[in-house]
Amino acid sequence: MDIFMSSLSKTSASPYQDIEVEDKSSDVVWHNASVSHEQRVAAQGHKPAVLWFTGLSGSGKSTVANAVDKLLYDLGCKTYLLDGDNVRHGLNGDLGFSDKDRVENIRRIGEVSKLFVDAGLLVSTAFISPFVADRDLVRQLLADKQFIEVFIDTPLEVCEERDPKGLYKKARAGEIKNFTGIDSAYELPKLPEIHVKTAEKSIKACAEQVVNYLIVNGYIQSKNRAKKASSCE
Ligand SMILES: Nc1ncnc2c1ncn2[C@@H]1O[C@H](COP(=O)(O)OS(=O)(=O)O)[C@@H](OP(=O)(O)O)[C@H]1O
Ligand SMILES: Nc1ncnc2c1ncn2[C@@H]1O[C@H](COP(=O)(O)OP(=O)(O)O)[C@@H](O)[C@H]1O
Repeated sequence: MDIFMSSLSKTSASPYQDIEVEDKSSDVVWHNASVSHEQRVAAQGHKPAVLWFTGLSGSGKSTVANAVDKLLYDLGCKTYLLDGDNVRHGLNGDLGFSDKDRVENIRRIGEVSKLFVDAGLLVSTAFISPFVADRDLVRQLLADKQFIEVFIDTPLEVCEERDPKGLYKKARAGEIKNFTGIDSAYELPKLPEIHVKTAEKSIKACAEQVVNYLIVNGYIQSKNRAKKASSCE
């Protein structure tokens, strides 16, 4: 009974209370959850955060984010992967590639990421997210150290050479308008937490660079690594 009462008393307050948002629904009231954020985090055994992969199309965001997600999953972490192409099939299927739509795309993904972090997960997101202001807005949405900007830094020439979906060829031929790096801007990250140069190392090495950052900075605890070691025996 005591345990039940004490867990109920740690309710989860609104994480939006310090943030100014344009609120079009003034008659809604935040409902506190019975399970707190702290309780959810304690159940995971690692710290929650968003690994925000940003970079040009073809730079390697999806490939590296996927490899990182698999490494983390194998380490026993609770993870989720949000990928630009996939999210644009559903939640953001109404958005195109005008600057305005890209801003709204990133705003929604920021909010979704925040929910996953609240649930205690290590979330990897792979969106071009071309504008500094939008990436910074997501950073502000999250608590300190919960937003980790991962710059997938691959020269345009290399991305164009890779052209995994044939989109650069179409953009050069004028068949796709507003293509990032061709006729739509990409603003370089100013101070990313992790700077990955995919033209200089393997996919595996890129993914390990990201996971090492999480280990060195205390996001992943030794129990996760011990778990992996024993599962490999
Ligand atoms: N005009 C234009 N510019 C850039 N990219 C385009 C465009 N049209 C379609 N695509 C495909 O959409 C993927 C990018 O979606 P994102 O949601 O990541 O873009 S953004 O963050 O809103 O800028 C992108 O995926 P990635 O190649 O994985 O980056 C493309 O496959
Ligand atoms: N070191 C590397 N890191 C990531 N991708 C690489 C690397 N070397 C080659 N590639 C290739 O580059 C392409 C990147 O495509 P993708 O991951 O879809 O990029 P994005 O999600 O940024 O559009 C893939 O075909 C991948 O196999």
